[in-house]
Amino acid sequence: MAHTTNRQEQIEQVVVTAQQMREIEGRIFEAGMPVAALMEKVAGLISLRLQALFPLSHYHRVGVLVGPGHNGGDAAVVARELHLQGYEVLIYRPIAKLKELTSGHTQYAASLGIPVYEQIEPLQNCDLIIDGLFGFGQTRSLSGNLADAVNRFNQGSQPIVSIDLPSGIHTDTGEVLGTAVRATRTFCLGLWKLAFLQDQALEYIGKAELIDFGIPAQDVWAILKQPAGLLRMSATVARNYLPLPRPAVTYKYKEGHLLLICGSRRYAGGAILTGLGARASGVGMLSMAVPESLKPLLVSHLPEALIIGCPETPAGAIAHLPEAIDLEDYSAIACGPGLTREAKPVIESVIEAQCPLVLDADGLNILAELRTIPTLLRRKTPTVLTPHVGEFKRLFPDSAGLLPDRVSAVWKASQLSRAVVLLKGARTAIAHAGSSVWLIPESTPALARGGSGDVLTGLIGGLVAYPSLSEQPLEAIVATAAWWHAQAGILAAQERTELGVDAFTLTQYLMQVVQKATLMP
Ligand SMILES: NC(=O)C1=CN([C@@H]2O[C@H](COP(=O)(O)OP(=O)(O)OC[C@H]3O[C@@H](n4cnc5c(N)ncnc54)[C@H](O)[C@@H]3O)[C@@H](O)[C@H]2O)[C@@H](O)CC1
Ligand SMILES: [K+]
Repeated sequence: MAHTTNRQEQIEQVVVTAQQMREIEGRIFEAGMPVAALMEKVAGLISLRLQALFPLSHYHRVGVLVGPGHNGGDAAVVARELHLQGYEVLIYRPIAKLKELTSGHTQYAASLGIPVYEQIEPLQNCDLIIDGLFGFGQTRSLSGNLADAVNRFNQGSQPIVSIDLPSGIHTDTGEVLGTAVRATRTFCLGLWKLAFLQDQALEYIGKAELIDFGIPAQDVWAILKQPAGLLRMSATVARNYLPLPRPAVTYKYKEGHLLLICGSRRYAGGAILTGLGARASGVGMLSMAVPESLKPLLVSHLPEALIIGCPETPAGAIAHLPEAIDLEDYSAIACGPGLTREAKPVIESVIEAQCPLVLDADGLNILAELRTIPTLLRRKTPTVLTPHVGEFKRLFPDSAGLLPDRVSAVWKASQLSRAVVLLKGARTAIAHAGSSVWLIPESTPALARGGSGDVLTGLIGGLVAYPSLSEQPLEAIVATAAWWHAQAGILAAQERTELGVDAFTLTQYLMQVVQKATLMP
């Protein structure tokens, strides 16, 4: 992992579990920071953000949900600050027994004239709700009156801002514990918690924002060790893994030679899209093996590529690779989009290749038929697999039991198979042989569309093929490609709406992402 020296950048890159967060906070308290002082600081920052986002002129009446622990303590301080700024604040405090600090702050808020209720009815006409019921580390399910209250707040039309996590969301798995607050926005405190990168929590989290309250980097690294187990991919990090700038003196094969094996008569477009994804990587030389009858089509779309016609089955799939192809000629091979399941001999051949191999789509389905783990363990060079959840279940039935905790599932699959496994989703997760898990923190539902995965396969293949990147951790290169692909989707959706991001259009936005990333200060 490439480390930056800037504390804020390092903090942004880290993702923690509840246990790790507890240990990091523990170090800060042990070093002498008073718990009450930290709570005051955190809640002060939250209050300022709230005032900026929800000005008094539009959000007059604010309901604050105060739970029994320190999440409730933060909320009680926020209630006080907003009250002092002129908001009309009402507190809902469902559990009478409060931690000491929380009790003190709630009592003080009440002494200022903020009403404290045990019922939700008085809070029903609020313009804004602040959720401070439970924070990180929650494992108990919400039930009874508390669950009813949360469900009723969720039905309201007012925005809800959750402090740290939506109450009822498991910090690590993102699971809903009985029920959970459906926040419009969540302020994650200090460090990104894992739930923010788990698909199942996203609808509850709403818009996510990190409130950096100044956790020292050394306390983070003391607990996480370097490199950390969970990492968020960002523009700053991705820049380290882009093959830029090129050396002044180079030649095409020195910039990588990628072989794509894809397409069938039925799925001809998939081959084109994979080729266009690879094109955007800038790889020095692109060769494409496709069914013989697709050759003219591919040449017309990718004039720079060397198109190799392959013998076809009667249905128009690649029957087998031609004798003329020597798999040793390539610095990477990517294989799968549009092949159909008839192309089994192709997968049997490429599995033997000595260079890094990317498998996608039907390549994955055939791999599952060949028995994923024993087949992969035979390989001497790395394999990259890019399944969506359905393919993942076929490939790794033993790891799929951990779903919907996608991060644990992908980690286990990579550990068992020694492969780089990229599990596609709203928050794509990438793991290699059970080491770090990279997470792609931003994406767009516009990418949920036929062909967008083919583009990703080509892009990954292209980056993996660069000899200049071969010393870098493969999972970081794959994560860079996934970040790049997601950013292109975001840019395209910004300009064309989420309906305007067909896979071909997506390929046309890939270069803009690199331009933006490399122009950054
Ligand atoms: N102490 C500090 O100075 C800081 C506190 N922070 C805040 O503290 C939070 C963590 O505080 P806590 O560890 O006190 O955790 P919580 O605020 O989540 O409270 C935990 C308490 O709630 C009870 N509880 C959990 N689930 C329940 C359920 N379903 N029904 C009834 N009771 C339930 C538990 O038994 C426990 O007593 C963070 O999320 C954050 O908001 C952070 O901001 C950092 C600074
Ligand atoms: K909360």
